[in-house]
Amino acid sequence: MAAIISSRRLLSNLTRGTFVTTNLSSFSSQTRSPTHFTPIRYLKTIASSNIAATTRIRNDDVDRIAKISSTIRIIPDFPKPGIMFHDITTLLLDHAAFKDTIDLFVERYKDMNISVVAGVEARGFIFGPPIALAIGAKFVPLRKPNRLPGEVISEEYSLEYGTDIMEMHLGAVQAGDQALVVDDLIATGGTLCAAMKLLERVGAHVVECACVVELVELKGRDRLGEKPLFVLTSST
Ligand SMILES: O=P(O)(O)OC[C@H]1O[C@H](OP(=O)(O)OP(=O)(O)O)[C@H](O)[C@@H]1O
Ligand SMILES: Nc1ncnc2[nH]cnc12
Repeated sequence: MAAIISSRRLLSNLTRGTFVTTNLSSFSSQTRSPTHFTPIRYLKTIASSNIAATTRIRNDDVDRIAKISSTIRIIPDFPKPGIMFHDITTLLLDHAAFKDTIDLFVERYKDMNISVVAGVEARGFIFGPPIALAIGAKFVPLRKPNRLPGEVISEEYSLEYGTDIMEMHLGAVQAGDQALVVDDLIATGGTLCAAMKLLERVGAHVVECACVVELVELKGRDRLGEKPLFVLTSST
């Protein structure tokens, strides 16, 4: 049986050396231009405190989370100067890390009676559908404006680098639905707040929000108030 370790030990094991600087090596052909190459960093092995606090972490989970963290690269000054862009596309290139990411979410949510997984455009569309399929829930896309053909409700929200509008089809979610909101990353929390508002406006209960990455310094978690947030990795 897998050993259970405490959250404190998990964090102390995992947070040594928050970032590792790498040279271009294998990912250089996928970057935009040489000015975005240097330095590329990888999110290095910080399991979030809340995965440890809310679930019992097995050694196997620690290994999986460490691997997931190590595949997410950080590109400075994208899309604007000063933004440290956390790029999950490099996670998707690693089959084991991608599968472990989905599996960790599925293991958490499979018995939580979730009836709808709402994924936020665009990167929530990568992680949300496989989770929904695995836990037996419907998937509802929350989209940028003017992309959904049916009748919609909308919420405007602010981002780390701008403002946007999110829309959801009316009729996709019913009053009483138990919702999980999925995205790749929480920064300021504006996106997840807008997603929750859309769901709650039609009478759904948001059980939790789930992300792969939390940018802790942007305090998005505070903005969510009492609503639970579950993340696999965090970065300061
Ligand atoms: O916590 P917040 O400050 O709201 O930011 C988080 C959001 O920002 C990113 O999406 P973005 O708006 O860049 O859209 P994209 O996925 O279409 O690129 C990310 O995928 C989250 O959805
Ligand atoms: N720093 C960041 N990296 C990736 N996606 C983001 N969305 C908002 N801030 C972001």
